[in-house]
Amino acid sequence: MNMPTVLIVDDDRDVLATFSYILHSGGFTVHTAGSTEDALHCLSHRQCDIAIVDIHLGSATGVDLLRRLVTSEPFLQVILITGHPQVETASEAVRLGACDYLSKPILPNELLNAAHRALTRRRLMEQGERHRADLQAIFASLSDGVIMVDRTGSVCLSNDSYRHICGFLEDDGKLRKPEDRPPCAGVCLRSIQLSLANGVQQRLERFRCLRPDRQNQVVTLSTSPIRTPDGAINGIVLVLRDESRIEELESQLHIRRGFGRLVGSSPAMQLLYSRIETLADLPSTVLIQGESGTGKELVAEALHTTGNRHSRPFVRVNCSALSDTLLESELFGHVRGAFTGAVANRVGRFQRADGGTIFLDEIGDISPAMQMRLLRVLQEREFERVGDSTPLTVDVRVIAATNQDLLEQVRQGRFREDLYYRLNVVKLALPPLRDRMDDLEHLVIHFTERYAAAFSKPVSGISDAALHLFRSWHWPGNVRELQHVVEHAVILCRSERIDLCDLPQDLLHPQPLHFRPPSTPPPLSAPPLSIHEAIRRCNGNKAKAARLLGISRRTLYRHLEP
Ligand SMILES: Nc1ncnc2c1ncn2[C@@H]1O[C@H](COP(=O)(O)OP(=O)(O)OP(=O)(O)O)[C@@H](O)[C@H]1O
Repeated sequence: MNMPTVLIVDDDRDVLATFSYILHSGGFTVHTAGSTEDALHCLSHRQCDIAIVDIHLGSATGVDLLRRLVTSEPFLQVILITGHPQVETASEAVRLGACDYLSKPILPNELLNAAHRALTRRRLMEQGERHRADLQAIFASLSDGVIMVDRTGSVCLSNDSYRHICGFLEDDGKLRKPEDRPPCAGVCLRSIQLSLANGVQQRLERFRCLRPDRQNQVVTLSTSPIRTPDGAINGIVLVLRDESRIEELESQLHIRRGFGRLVGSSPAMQLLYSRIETLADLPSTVLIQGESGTGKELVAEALHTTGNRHSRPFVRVNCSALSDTLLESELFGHVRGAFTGAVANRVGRFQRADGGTIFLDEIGDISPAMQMRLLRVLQEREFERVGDSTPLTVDVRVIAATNQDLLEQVRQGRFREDLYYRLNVVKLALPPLRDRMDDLEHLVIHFTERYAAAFSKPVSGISDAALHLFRSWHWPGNVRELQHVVEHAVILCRSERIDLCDLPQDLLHPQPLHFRPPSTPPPLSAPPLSIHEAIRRCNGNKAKAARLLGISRRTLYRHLEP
């Protein structure tokens, strides 16, 4: 171990020689200086543990030197020596930063004892500083915010994470909030005050701290008192954890009650929402498959509105509603004179959707000729207007939807295999309502509120009996059917809650329809009787009958064909 080093500062050579001899004999390495300048010069070259300084140094004083050393050499232990104890008191010397004070004449033992006490003090200070630096390094490496206050509530230590979470600035070792910042909820401060007053440990789980510039910041806080060996409270440590991200992810995972215009919080819908998010920004073609009324159009719309094409057009085409010729001119446009009745040029939907999205609904219904034309657009992003041979190029994302089993259509030779694979780059299969009954009540409330507002009626809920009936119905028309039933019920409802008496007869007295449940596509060979039965029960309203059966109007008409 290195020998302790002492610097003796005195303008009296005899004193320097005597003190040197005593301290050297006591195991110290000794340096001497005859003036303030000599002392500063020596200290700038050598590391000294202690300085023994005479208070009279010719024209200067030992007190001046002491003042300079206290700031430039914080660990140096200064012992002041004086011949006039009545004037320069010990307390004054210590107040100025001296570690000890000796009056002449000084006995050898007295000098050695003072030097050893100073050495011990220095070792303790160094040790304390090491602990503080270690603690600071640990604090700095934590992602949790840590702040330590003394018993008066003044900050002794804080780390960057704390300043980051809290938004405080550090100023002369004190924390202060930025001038222009309005106050937060003040929970940290109150918790510190409470812990200081009562010595209690506290833990506050996930709360919004109302930091003005981060309204959604959610933190968990804990405080622990620091105690002296006799148990008195000496300060508080407060630890702050930023849980905003976890909170956000959890809320996405757990309570995503809807997405875009889609409503539902069942696991199947959660999966659907996250897949929509994944696909929204991609240019890839998406095929949405699901029974009638399951929300295919809403999904297509959500893919568009949450993606990077949202500011460009979303163009919907119902492929089953138009004859081949009309569909062709609708999709690709035509030039004047292209066919009888084409009195002017017409811009097609593909062109109108340029930069945006085209939604081809009921794609399973298009003719082989249209399948061929569509295939070319998907492959080459190029098409010609009807009656024109100039190719046009567009940047359009294609989303197609069908309630048919397209692969089965391919097997039966009704749908081109190459087109199927072009469309089916990514498939989103929508669950039928009967497979996500957890969402039923939520959907009922959603539609009740919507129609109550639309018809200015004070309806806001549903009776248990009506809800029970809803749960036992298999909803062949899915959400669309539910929506119409609720609309019907809100119109009839005379109280605040929908009850059995407000529901359509079909639901109250269900007759078994000899129709396949729509989880399999409605076959063309379905018994016509069941369709006629549906039409009869809908008082001849075919649109309603189609909804009741969970099929499109076009499909219903097809069944009615001789
Ligand atoms: N998850 C849902 N949340 C809220 N409304 C829904 C949901 N799914 C469907 N709907 C409603 O049901 C009706 C039918 O939805 P949509 O047209 O998107 O279904 P679809 O699957 O495209 O039907 P089709 O195959 O008959 O064209 C719409 O009025 C829509 O608002």
